[in-house]
Amino acid sequence: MSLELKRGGLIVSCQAQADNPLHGPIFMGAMALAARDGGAVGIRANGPEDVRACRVAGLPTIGISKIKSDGFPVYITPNRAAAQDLAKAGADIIALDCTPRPRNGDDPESIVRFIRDELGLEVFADISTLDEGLAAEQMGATYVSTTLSGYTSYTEPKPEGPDLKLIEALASRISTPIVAEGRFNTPQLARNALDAGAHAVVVGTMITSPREITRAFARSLAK
Ligand SMILES: CC(=O)N[C@H](C=O)[C@@H](O)[C@H](O)[C@H](O)COP(=O)(O)O
Repeated sequence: MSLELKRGGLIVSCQAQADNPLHGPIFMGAMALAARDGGAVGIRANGPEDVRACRVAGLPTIGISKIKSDGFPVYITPNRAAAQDLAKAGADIIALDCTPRPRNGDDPESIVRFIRDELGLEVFADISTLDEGLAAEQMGATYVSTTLSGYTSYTEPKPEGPDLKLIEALASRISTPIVAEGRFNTPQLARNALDAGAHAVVVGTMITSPREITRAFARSLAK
C-alpha cells in the first residue's frame, strides 16, 4: 500500500470518544469504509484498536493516540511508546503534537526521530502556528498539519472557521507538504484549503460525527 497521502486528496478523520454513541472499532471501521467509498484517500484514527479496524478500508492510515495527562496540555501521541503501539496496529503514518508546550512524555524531536528511524514510518506534525510549522520541518516531519490552530492557549479563542491564513503563511515558507485540518466544515472550505497551498485536507466532525452534525441543524432550528 502506498504510504503517500495523494496530492489534492481528502483524508477522513474517523474518531469517536468514549462519550460518543459511535465509540468503538466496529463503528470506526464502518466509517472508514464509508469514507473510502465516498472518495477519501486516507484515514485518521485514534488509538491502536481503531487504527487496526480502519485498515479494512485499505487506505493510508494516520494513527494518533490521545492520552490525557492532568496538568499537561499535550495529548496527541505524547510519547514514543504510544507511537510504537500505533505502528504495531498497522498505522502507515503517525501524527503527534509538535508544539513546544509542556508535556508528560517525550520531546517531539525524539518522537519524530523514533518514528522515522526506528519504526520506519512517516511523520505527521500537528501544529498551531507558523513557527511551530518551521520547527516541525526542521525536525524532519513528512507532513505539517494545522490541526491545533485554535486549540493552543496562544491561538485561542478558536474561530468559527478554519485557519486558511496559517496555510498560506506555511506555504510561503516551507517545502514540506502542508495538510489542512481543523474546522474544514464544508466542501467549499476544503477546496479553499487547496487553493491556499495545502497538499491535502483532513475532515473529521462534519463527516464522521452525526451527533455534532445534528447539533448544528438543531441549533439552527432553535434560533
Ligand atoms: C484539536 C484536536 O484534538 N483535533 C483532533 C485531532 O485528531 C480531532 O478531534 C479533530 O476532529 C480532527 O483534527 C479533525 O478536525 P475537525 O473535526 O474540525 O474536522
